[in-house]
Amino acid sequence: MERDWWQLTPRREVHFIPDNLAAYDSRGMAFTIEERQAMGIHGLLPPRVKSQEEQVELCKLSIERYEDPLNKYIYLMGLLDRNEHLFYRFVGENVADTMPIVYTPTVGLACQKFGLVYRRPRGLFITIHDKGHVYDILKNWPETDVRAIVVTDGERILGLGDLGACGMGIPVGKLSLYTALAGIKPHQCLPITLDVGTNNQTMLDDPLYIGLRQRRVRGAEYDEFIDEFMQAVVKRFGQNCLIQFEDFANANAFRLLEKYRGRYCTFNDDIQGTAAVAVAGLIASLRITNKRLSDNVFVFQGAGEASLGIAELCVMAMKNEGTSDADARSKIWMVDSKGLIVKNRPEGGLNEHKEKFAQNCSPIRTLAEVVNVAKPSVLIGAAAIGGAFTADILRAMGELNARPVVFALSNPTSKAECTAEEAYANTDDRAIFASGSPFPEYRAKDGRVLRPGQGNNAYIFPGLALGVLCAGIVDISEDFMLLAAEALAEIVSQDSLDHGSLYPPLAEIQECSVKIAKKVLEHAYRTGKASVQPQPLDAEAFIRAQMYDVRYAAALPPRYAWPAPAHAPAHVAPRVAVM
Ligand SMILES: NC(=O)C1=CN([C@@H]2O[C@H](COP(=O)(O)OP(=O)(O)OC[C@H]3O[C@@H](n4cnc5c(N)ncnc54)[C@H](OP(=O)(O)O)[C@@H]3O)[C@@H](O)[C@H]2O)C=CC1
Ligand SMILES: CC(=O)C(=O)O
Ligand SMILES: [Mg+2]
Repeated sequence: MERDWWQLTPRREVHFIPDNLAAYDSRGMAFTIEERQAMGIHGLLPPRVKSQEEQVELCKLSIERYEDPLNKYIYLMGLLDRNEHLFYRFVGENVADTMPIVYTPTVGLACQKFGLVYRRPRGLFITIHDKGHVYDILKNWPETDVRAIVVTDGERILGLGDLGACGMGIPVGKLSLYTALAGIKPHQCLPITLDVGTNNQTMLDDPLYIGLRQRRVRGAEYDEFIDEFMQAVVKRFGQNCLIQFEDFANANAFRLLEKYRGRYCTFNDDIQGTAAVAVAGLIASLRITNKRLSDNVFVFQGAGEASLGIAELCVMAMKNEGTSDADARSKIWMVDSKGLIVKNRPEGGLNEHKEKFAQNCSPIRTLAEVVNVAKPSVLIGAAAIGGAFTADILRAMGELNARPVVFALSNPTSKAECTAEEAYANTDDRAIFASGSPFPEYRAKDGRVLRPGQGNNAYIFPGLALGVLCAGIVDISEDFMLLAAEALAEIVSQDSLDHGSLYPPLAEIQECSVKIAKKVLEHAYRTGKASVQPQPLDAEAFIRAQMYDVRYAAALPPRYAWPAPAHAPAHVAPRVAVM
């Protein structure tokens, strides 16, 4: 008979004890001599005192020495473990260089190799064996003031499929962007992996695999476990604790969103965050094509979380332009693994979400044929089929449109439907391109430098979360997503558009987060959805005041800052003076 998981190790009142050595690691050589003496760490550090700016420079030099992106990832995670402020300052000041490491594409590789790269605890693993004890596990987390959780069950990690517990890299990466891009305080963020097993045989056979060696639990047991998790979060951290669902497989993602939205402070980033970032890009593209959104015809490769989320938000945006629901839907053609989604599809397989976009025509099997029949102005890929936008398909887009809009949203880079170069080269450099993972800039034949923008929900979820937390919103309804999309589109400068980007430069993404948060917060008060009272008089100042400061705070309170006696050199000032 199987032993009960919880009887294997009787519960003891053991509390998390921070590593004492971390005290001097936490800001390294930036401690002043006085601080080192007051803290009893004098001599443990080299005599030279370094500013945080000098340390940032050292980080740059250090990371540049690694050629393998996975080694860069390991370096950055090590930095996060030992010096949080420095990590966030370095990432925040170098977003374009560091985001591809802590986030897509390298985080995908890190998840695939998580057993190899795992060093120190970061986040909580809650397994199906912990059912009945989820609250106890949340209590083991040393921080009490948790405001935001990113949770995955590891079943659809980027476009890489089921990686089980190794999916933990995603909540860790997403929450590092919460702080780096939106200043949400690190101690308020909690990455969680719900380990219900994995159906990935490679993982199950891998001696380095870190999760439960069993196949996925499904059905009532899974649902009860997720229910218990949601309730435990509220019991431990309160109703306003934000729960971002990330990289759940399709069948669970839609179901759980419907079940919990409105009752819990939750959203699904792959459905809703992706929708907002893609619609932001589409709205920005209208300034190039001089069209309304409703003047477009859309073809989606994929009819899953990302595609359906985008399609629904497009419908909402078109309706705001005055187009009817039916007309808006008729402009959207969706292709899934079986071909075009049509009414009365012979092989069936249409769920209620797909059904709403079924075209009234005969079945069409291939994307190329769908493009020929539908004649789209916008082609969006989110099916994790790398290279699906063939040269022929891209050329057809170029023949159909003066400025074809092509979004290759699948992650990581290996799953992108096409590269930026392919999109430009096959359309005489006329494509308006965006991608989920970053692509390098491209020199067009006329000499222009094109900088393809990153259509990634990272432009949305940090700012959205900041607004939600600052206003105390629980019901994150769809109007917030459209608002976030419009807010992001508004920020895109003419210069970005001229260089082929539908998004602001990554270097400005923190400012985007504040602007999105401000719109979200103001909308929440307008619509009665804010619970933080009273309403701040100056929304932006209030938001900025909540944000994490990446600079080191003074290590010692003012009373410690005795001047050293005149007769003694500063670095041997007596410790007694500071007690
Ligand atoms: N850029 C961004 O911010 C984001 C990007 N993504 C990326 O989008 C991709 C998909 O994610 P998500 O929508 O959540 O995944 P889902 O599993 O929900 O959806 C995948 C869809 O692709 C379809 N599909 C599979 N094979 C084919 C094929 N050969 N031809 C056409 N369609 C096919 C599936 O069809 P069927 O329904 O028949 O199974 C399904 O509709 C991933 O790579 C992910 O990384 C996701 C979120 C955000
Ligand atoms: C970006 C993201 O959320 C994804 O690819 O799943
Ligand atoms: Mg995701």
